[in-house]
Amino acid sequence: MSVLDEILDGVRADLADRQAATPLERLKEQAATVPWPKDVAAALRSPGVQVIAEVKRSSPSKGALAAIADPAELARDYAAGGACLISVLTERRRFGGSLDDLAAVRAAVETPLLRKDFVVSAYQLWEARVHGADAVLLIVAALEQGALVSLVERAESLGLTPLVEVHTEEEIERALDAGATVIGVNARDLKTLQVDRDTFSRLAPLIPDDRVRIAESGVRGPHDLLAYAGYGADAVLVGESLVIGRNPRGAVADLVTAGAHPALRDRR
Ligand SMILES: O=C(O)c1ccccc1NCC(=O)[C@H](O)[C@H](O)COP(=O)(O)O
Repeated sequence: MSVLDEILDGVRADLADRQAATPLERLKEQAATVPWPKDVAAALRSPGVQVIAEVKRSSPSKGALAAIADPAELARDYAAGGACLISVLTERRRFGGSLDDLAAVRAAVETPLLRKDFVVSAYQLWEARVHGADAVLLIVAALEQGALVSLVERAESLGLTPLVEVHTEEEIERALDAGATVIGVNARDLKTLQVDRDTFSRLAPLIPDDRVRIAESGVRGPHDLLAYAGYGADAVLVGESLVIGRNPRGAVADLVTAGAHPALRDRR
């Protein structure tokens, strides 16, 4: 069984518990009281290379990364540094996240938020809405094509921007067939956990120019952002290097400054 399969088993078990505790109808009532999500695709299409900063306590590849006692405080630092989108990992067993983290971050910042989890059911989209997300991650490798298509449509109908994550040529075809407009190329193979930064340069040319291209994982600093920019990234998604450092606000600001370089501003 791959790491991804193990994660998905745990996600389904936790999801069943939450569904038993809170009926979907209740979530729908709560969602009606929450503001409509922000236009994340438009924000990601801003000139230059945008920075998506992640709230990430631990990971299957590295174990514990940072305690993050107050995710809201970290999110305020990310927002002050200029992050365009804040990714909040809500998976509990392997990443130490929760929907409470997402709600706490929502209450703290105006920056658009991504619910980063292993979405397998529309129920999780409603949860994302209720807890203040503007976007949700959909991982192609975790979903049958029918489920991917239906989750992309359902997310959009709820006002959530689906960030559709791929790692291979075939997954790009599936993402495009599903109508994805925001596509993340993960340098990390979720089955082996190996990070290969060349994945983006190989796959990005297969993504049409009218889609948003995001380079995910393995960004250690501005030099990696600039390398991804050279291959056409509109944004980079960064977790580990921000949470393990002493100055997350400064680290985000350094990335934002690199992404705003005049040479990168008018590429679209
Ligand atoms: O990070 C992991 O080890 C991991 C393992 C299995 C599935 C997903 C995983 N991470 C999710 C991500 O894609 C990253 O959190 C995100 O791209 C940021 O990556 P990084 O900057 O390398 O922390």
